[in-house]
Amino acid sequence: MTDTTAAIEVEDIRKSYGDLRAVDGVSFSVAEGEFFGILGPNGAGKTTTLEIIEGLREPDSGHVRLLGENPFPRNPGLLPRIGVQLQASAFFEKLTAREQLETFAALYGVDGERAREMLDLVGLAEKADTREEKLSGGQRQRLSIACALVHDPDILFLDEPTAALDPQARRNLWDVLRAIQERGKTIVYTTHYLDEAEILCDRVAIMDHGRVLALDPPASLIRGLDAPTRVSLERGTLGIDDARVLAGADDAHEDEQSLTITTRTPAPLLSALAERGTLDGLQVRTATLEDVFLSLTGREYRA
Ligand SMILES: Nc1ncnc2c1ncn2[C@@H]1O[C@H](COP(=O)(O)OP(=O)(O)OP(=O)(O)O)[C@@H](O)[C@H]1O
Repeated sequence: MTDTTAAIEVEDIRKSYGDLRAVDGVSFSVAEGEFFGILGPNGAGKTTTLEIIEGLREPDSGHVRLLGENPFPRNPGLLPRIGVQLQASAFFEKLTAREQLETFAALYGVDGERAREMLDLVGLAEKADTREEKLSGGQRQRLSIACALVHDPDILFLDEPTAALDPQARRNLWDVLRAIQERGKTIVYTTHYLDEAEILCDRVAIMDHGRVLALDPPASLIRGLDAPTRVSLERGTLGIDDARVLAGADDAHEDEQSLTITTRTPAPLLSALAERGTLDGLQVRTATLEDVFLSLTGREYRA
């Protein structure tokens, strides 16, 4: 994309550690206001890619333009325009959530009102007077995102912000990330949760062994698989031979618990099942990004 509104342009970046090619020829661009996910299993090269874009690491070769500028070596003109999520260890000791934010705000010359607004945005207003070490993991992640946003940057970088959170805390954080995007921010984040990226991201780059294997909106990647929909029923609800000849059914198989019918035309199949009154325990599963990963690499996705 040579779009003039590209917030980030990455061209053929490479980084090796000894013999290990951590990033092996990665190129992509991110548009302003986009929610862009860099996905992949452990060691895929996500963090290294992110750090090169942020200007924290120098690539061995290749080019990065961040808001039209070169981020490396440290580019002071860019710092007010980018927000990088801090690891929890980067908080100031013994300060409350509000004081942490006010301190970061002061460092950037931003007024305290903005700090309070950020506490609201990340849903921590009630914890304003709680010391950072007393916050839960999810609350601490939200505080670190608020700190990264306090100077109102254009681009927010987050490295696995939902790692190690329980499912409810993850979902709460998704709401925060959506609210940030609604404010027009560009978000670039890494995750190894493919389900989450499918829900949140406008586009995803799927990485493995230092390379980008696919880059597109999640729905396009999934559609591109042309994978069948799997409709499952409780075993015993319907005979397998009857299932195979239902309208729309391509095939059927059984295991101990369920009967699964594969179809590329779910609508007539679901109508046929409804007509027979055999919807007990019905589950419909369409392809996911995990299926995309399997198709790209030939192996199951293991975060
Ligand atoms: N400073 C370093 N020195 C040596 N090897 C490194 C260094 N940083 C990363 N690596 C290696 O480079 C590869 C890519 O690491 P990177 O952290 O970018 O992957 P990742 O996709 O972010 O993984 P994770 O999900 O586990 O954080 C890994 O094999 C890692 O062990």
